[in-house]
Amino acid sequence: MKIALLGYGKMGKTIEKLAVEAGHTIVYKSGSSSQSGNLKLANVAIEFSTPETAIANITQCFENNIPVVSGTTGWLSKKADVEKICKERNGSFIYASNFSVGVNLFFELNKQLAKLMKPWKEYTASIEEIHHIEKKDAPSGTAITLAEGIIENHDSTNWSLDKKGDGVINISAKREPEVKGTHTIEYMSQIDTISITHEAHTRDGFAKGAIIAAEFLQDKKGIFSMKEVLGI
Ligand SMILES: NC(=O)C1=CN([C@@H]2O[C@H](COP(=O)(O)OP(=O)(O)OC[C@H]3O[C@@H](n4cnc5c(N)ncnc54)[C@H](O)[C@@H]3O)[C@@H](O)[C@H]2O)C=CC1
Ligand SMILES: O=C(O)C1=N[C@H](C(=O)O)C[C@H](O)C1
Repeated sequence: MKIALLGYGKMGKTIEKLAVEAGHTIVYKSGSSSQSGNLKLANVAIEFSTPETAIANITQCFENNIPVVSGTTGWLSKKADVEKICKERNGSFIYASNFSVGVNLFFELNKQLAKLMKPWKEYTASIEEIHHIEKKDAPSGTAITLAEGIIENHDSTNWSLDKKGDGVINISAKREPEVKGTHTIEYMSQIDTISITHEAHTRDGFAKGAIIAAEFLQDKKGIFSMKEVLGI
């Protein structure tokens, strides 16, 4: 594949390394104030930038008829607008709050656990996420997807950041040096606690998943999810 990298920070650089090792070519890179290469040569774009710049980057790909895989978090209130533009332009788009295969399996485990816990009203569900101190958004996109997975399958009706309340899933967001991404779901009663955790040891899992998504998307039209990419 000929890949455009929109965003060349921690994720852009990790994707470049793994994509080149897998035999792909990077034909374009863009950062906050610099670009190199030619976007129009790309078969597919992979976008990991900032909450403020993601929409313009994705739209630029639709305008150039380039399928786009986006992992940037923190802009999701505008996702419906972006999907509308994708449809109007007959474009190709995959968004995931987390591209790691392990986290996508964890998303399914979370839904199954929520179904199992639904009748047991003595347990309160909560989520904790821990990330590196440079992270701009809180809670993480992954924590929001996990909360949505619980809400679809449990009595909890909403989530909030650092606020406890009946029927509300409390998400706590911690920032510690060098943590790549740790997510824990906890069901606590007065008697005991049940918890499941996913801990990323490196960013390679996110990057590999984004490359798998790009391989899937490069010759398709429409809007897809990681569930479809991974067949889970
Ligand atoms: N979905 C997933 O699997 C994952 C998502 N993320 C998300 O991806 C995003 C990026 O994460 P990192 O690479 O760790 O952040 P980072 O801060 O290391 O890199 C972001 C880069 O975007 C660049 N940038 C700023 N304005 C830009 C513009 N207009 N066009 C292109 N690039 C621009 C910045 O210069 C910076 O180098 C964050 O929103 C993060 O939450 C991170 C890891 C996995
Ligand atoms: O910013 C990060 O680093 C990460 N962001 C994503 C998120 O917000 O969920 C995915 C992963 O946890 C790493």
